[in-house]
Amino acid sequence: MTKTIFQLKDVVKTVNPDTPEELNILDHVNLDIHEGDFITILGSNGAGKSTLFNTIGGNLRPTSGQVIYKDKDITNMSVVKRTSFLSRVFQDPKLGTAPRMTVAENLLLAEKRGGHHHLIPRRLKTQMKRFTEITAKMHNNLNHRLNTETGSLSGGQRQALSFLMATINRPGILLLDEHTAALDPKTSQKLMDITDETIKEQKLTCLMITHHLEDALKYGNRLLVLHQGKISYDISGEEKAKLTKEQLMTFFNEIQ
Ligand SMILES: Nc1ncnc2c1ncn2[C@@H]1O[C@H](COP(=O)(O)OP(=O)(O)OP(=O)(O)O)[C@@H](O)[C@H]1O
Repeated sequence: MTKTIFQLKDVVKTVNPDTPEELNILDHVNLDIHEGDFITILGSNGAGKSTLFNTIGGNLRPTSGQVIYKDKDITNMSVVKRTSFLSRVFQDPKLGTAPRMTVAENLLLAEKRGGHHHLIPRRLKTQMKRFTEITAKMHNNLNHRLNTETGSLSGGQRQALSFLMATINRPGILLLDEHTAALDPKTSQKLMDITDETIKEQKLTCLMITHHLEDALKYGNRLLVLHQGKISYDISGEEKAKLTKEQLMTFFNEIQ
């Protein structure tokens, strides 16, 4: 049995409290994430997916309940502190990188963010060979643009860089927030393939929000469906592997 490394315990997030619009946008959510889980997350608009990620990432404090990482209560830990073990890639390629800094500088910054300060005094030059090797795995010419400001990269290159930066220090938890949604189909598929490879190679623990039923079925070992702030479906292993798109569609239609 794999270890539970992250937990949400009876987490509630209430908006507009004590008004007629009061609503639990996370409604008594309990979730145990096991080491090595690759969880795909589905849910219609407004189901609470971003709220879930914001709670895990520390952007939002729950109204009640606890957030636990490796047996430690991190409910009130800041976003910045959580970056030592948690990375997130957003849908917008502009959000993950510093536009006026070069590709290499961004990579160096990402390593520093993980607390690997010993790398900083070393000259950037000494890292170039390694950065060339890492970026070459993206198969999108990023390895030839290490000295280019990220602001002038294509969206696909920039998002690949965001993904590299998020995984360069092997995070304890990786959050992928529809990270391929803004890319054209071919570029999106390429990044999705690299994502899957990296997660398997590094044995990462990952949660990925997607609106594509096919991707939710194809990738990962576990699938969650959120509905009205609750986890309405949580399926893993063999059961997930056997799940068909038709069955998933039927489930979706039933909960709407
Ligand atoms: N600060 C807030 N105040 C009031 N309501 C909020 C707030 N933040 C989110 N909500 C509501 O909470 C619900 C969940 O929002 P959330 O953004 O988490 O959904 P989502 O599943 O990520 O949706 P989408 O797929 O559209 O991004 C929505 O009904 C949203 O309007």
